[in-house]
Amino acid sequence: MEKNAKIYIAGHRGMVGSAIMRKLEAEGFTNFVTRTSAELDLRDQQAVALFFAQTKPDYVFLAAAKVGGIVANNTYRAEFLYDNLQIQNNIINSSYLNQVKKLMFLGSSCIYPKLAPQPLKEDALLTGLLEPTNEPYAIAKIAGIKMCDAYRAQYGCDYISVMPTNLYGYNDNYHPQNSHVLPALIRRFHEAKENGAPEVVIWGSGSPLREFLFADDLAEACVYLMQNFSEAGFINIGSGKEITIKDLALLIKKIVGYEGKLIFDATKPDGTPRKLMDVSKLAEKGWTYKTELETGIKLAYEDFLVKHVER
Ligand SMILES: NC(=O)C1=CN([C@@H]2O[C@H](COP(=O)(O)OP(=O)(O)OC[C@H]3O[C@@H](n4cnc5c(N)ncnc54)[C@H](OP(=O)(O)O)[C@@H]3O)[C@@H](O)[C@H]2O)C=CC1
Ligand SMILES: C[C@H]1O[C@H](OP(=O)(O)OP(=O)(O)OC[C@H]2O[C@@H](n3cnc4c(=O)[nH]c(N)nc43)[C@H](O)[C@@H]2O)[C@@H](O)[C@@H](O)C1=O
Repeated sequence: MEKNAKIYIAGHRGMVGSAIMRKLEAEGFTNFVTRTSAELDLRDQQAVALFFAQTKPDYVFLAAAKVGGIVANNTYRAEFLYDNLQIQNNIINSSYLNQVKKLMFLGSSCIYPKLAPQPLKEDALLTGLLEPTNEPYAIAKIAGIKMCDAYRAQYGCDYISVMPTNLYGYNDNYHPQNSHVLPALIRRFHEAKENGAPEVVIWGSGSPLREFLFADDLAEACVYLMQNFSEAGFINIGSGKEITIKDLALLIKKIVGYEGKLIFDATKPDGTPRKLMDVSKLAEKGWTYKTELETGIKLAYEDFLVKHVER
């Protein structure tokens, strides 16, 4: 990417989009195109077509999506399917029609089959049944990857896909029900500490294993791969390290400084039992993660305190 290239970051206010923008700015890129969802609803085909025709970006990072944790995915099943298909279809097709030089689409580790062999290799996609709680989201994301591949095969478009693991970091969503586990627990432990609550509820059994990557590390990988990866298919982005939800809860408890008990709510879903990325393809391309989980959670907690807690 040329330093003065026009770069459209779809979803630039989100956790991932804002991290990608910070990384690009740090590398000296200056020519950004951005729109909030209030300014441009990416589900609207005509509006997106007009936006691309008027702005003519050179490069596109597609980091806008309907995103949420296990309960949000399971509750808003229609929106997770419809919104995500609309957003990615509109952006990918408009990019083709307006000669975008390169586009990056973001998948997610939860779109692998629920019981795929671990660690998850790229060739495990579409080899088995999906996790039911996020099947609509997964179907949309799989369609996005296949759309990039189809536009590459038929039209020669340099559209690539990446497969991030579970993420956390600055500008995360701290909604009590709709967020992912890591921000949800930062908030719940913080509020329990402030209120002197004797116990904190953790959803599910605590036994599922998850891998977490700091969003600024993900952004660094995305910017790197945009400049060093041009293939059909996709590439996993993760740390290659995993932790049980129980141990994650104990780590967040320690960082927040909460001293009460944990209780586990078996009425809430566990989801996929294990989701660990095989990151050997990424390592071969020359990238590895930097931020250890404890360091990253401390940074995320500081960001939460600044943005979500009135002092
Ligand atoms: N968070 C995670 O753990 C993971 C995320 N990913 C992927 O990374 C990408 C970004 O996720 P993340 O940053 O966490 O999500 P966020 O919810 O933080 O950000 C999503 C962004 O999408 C924009 N958006 C959503 N709907 C619309 C719409 N209809 N029109 C225009 N803009 C819209 C929002 O814009 P606005 O702020 O203006 O409303 C928002 O900034 C997604 O593709 C997601 O699937 C992949 C793996 C894990
Ligand atoms: C990134 C990925 O995120 C989603 O999948 P998930 O990995 O299951 O994500 P999660 O963060 O919501 O939960 C992880 C685990 O943690 C447990 N858990 C405990 N207590 C809370 C809690 O308070 N909130 C949440 N959300 N989970 C909790 C929870 O029960 C589960 O066992 C996908 O739907 C999919 O959309 C996707 O892309």
